Amino acid sequence: MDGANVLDDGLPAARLFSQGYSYTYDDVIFLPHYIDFPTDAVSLSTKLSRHVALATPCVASPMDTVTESSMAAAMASLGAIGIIHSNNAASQQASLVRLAKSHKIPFNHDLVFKSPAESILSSEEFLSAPCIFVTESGAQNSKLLGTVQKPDWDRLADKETRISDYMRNFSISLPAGYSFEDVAGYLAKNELEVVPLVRGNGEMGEEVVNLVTIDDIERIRGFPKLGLPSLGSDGEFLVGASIGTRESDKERLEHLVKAGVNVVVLDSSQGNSIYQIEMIKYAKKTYPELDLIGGNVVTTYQAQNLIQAGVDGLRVGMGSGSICTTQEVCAVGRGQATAVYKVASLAAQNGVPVIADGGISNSGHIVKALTLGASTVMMGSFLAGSNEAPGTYEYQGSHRVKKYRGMGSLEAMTKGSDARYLGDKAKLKIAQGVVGAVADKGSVLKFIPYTMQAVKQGFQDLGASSLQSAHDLLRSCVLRLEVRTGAAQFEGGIHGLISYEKKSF
Ligand SMILES: NC(=O)C1=CN([C@@H]2O[C@H](COP(=O)(O)OP(=O)(O)OC[C@H]3O[C@@H](n4cnc5c(N)ncnc54)[C@H](O)[C@@H]3O)[C@@H](O)[C@H]2O)C=CC1
Ligand SMILES: O=c1[nH]c(=O)c2[nH+]cn([C@@H]3O[C@H](COP(=O)(O)O)[C@@H](O)[C@H]3O)c2[nH]1
Ligand SMILES: [K+]
Repeated sequence: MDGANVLDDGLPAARLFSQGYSYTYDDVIFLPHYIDFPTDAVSLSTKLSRHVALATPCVASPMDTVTESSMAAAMASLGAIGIIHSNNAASQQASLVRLAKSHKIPFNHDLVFKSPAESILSSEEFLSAPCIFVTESGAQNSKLLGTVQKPDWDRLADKETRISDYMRNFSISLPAGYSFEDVAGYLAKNELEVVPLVRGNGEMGEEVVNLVTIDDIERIRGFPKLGLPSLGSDGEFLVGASIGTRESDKERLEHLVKAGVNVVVLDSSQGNSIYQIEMIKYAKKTYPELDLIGGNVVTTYQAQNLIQAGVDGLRVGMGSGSICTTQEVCAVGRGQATAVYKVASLAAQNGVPVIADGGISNSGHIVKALTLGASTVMMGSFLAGSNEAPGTYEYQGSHRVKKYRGMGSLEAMTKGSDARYLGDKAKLKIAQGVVGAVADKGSVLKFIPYTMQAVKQGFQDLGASSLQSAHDLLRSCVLRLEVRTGAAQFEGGIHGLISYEKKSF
């Protein structure tokens, strides 16, 4: 065989994706290429949108069971980003953005605030954090007076006792701007178990935004390190937020911009609409400095319209999400591998980064999405069930789970009806998503770094040391793919064993 024939193996992407089939990640497989660098030489740094750069190509989806402040802060601390959902009042969404941005280190406690005149009747109040904060009005943004510690509360004979009678007066706090090592050093030096972080320069009376315990320090130290955090020019965490395309979303957008949001996603299942195009034009005119991501799209025609309207990024995927029923309900959508490849091919010619949204359930899917042309992957179910996802853990039999639901599920639509479907109350609502539960996955601070290491190994096998290199190899037809038959997919999975334990890291 001469050299030319040796390389002529498998199909170039352009040919594979022009056969009239809708392929998804599991349908296709990359042929390995040539390794001439170590795994650690792979850089996954990327762009979310024209002007927003990330060290880690992961995005937390704007869903109310995935991304609020805790997820957004954790993702930013990993060099990734979270998009805060809009299934709430605009002022609530803006304060979630502000809260995430006010952190320097990720946090894991849902802080509880009470006023001195209240009583604590149930031990459940201590479930989400090791102490309860006492502020003048009982709200987070009011003057801090003291704390209630669980052991002090346990000792109370009469649980109706007013908090002011037994709270501990408060003496120590640190500025929220302190780095992880600053806080760790302070706790160790002063032999403290816990310290609150407050806005401003750490003075008493400032608003509490975070709580760090010795256990948090140990836990975070045990996690693998992953590149640089995502910081904006203001020195704060990069945080995104979603909006809809109704008239009322213009006011929502104003709240978000005032809160310092770094990028905005127009959240719709079918982005190629007059409503979205008008919103893009309005937002670009009103806030020319703000990056705007349009979508969702799955075809080059849809993408072209949004690019012409002025988007800085595109979100790709229709019906591919784990909780999505859109393809079944509306008969529209596309296999996710085809959608990402087609849209990214056009978007790249216009310098517009693409987010591959939905259908990610393992690191291999991330490698495929990024190599097929996406600049980032957006994930819902992969991040749901983590410590940082909103909601509390419950038990289903012996499984510890958290709720995960589609934003088009009846439950989510009902919750958001005031905000999203304002004026639509008389219309019949049709669900395009389901409500489910996912297993406890622990902290994203642990499993995202491991997942990214696996992605780097995939890139090494492809001979691509960066996302740009993968895209170049694909478009120059050096990287080849094949469609996997059902039997090949079966063979590619675990098979033929009586039993096994699957432990990924
Ligand atoms: N990626 C996917 O495959 C899917 C995602 N979803 C998620 O579910 C949520 C809801 O999605 P959608 O129902 O597509 O939301 P949407 O807000 O885009 O659309 C809801 C309805 O409102 C209409 N609408 C929007 N703006 C309007 C305006 N200014 N005037 C009049 N009518 C207007 C739309 O045409 C549509 O009928 C989103 O979070 C979305 O991401 C839902 C289905 C599929
Ligand atoms: O058809 C749908 N009905 C819904 O109710 C729904 N809610 C979210 N999404 C989309 O699914 C993505 C998350 O998908 P994964 O769980 O697979 O990561 C998300 O990022 C969305 O694009 C929906 N799609
Ligand atoms: K689906």
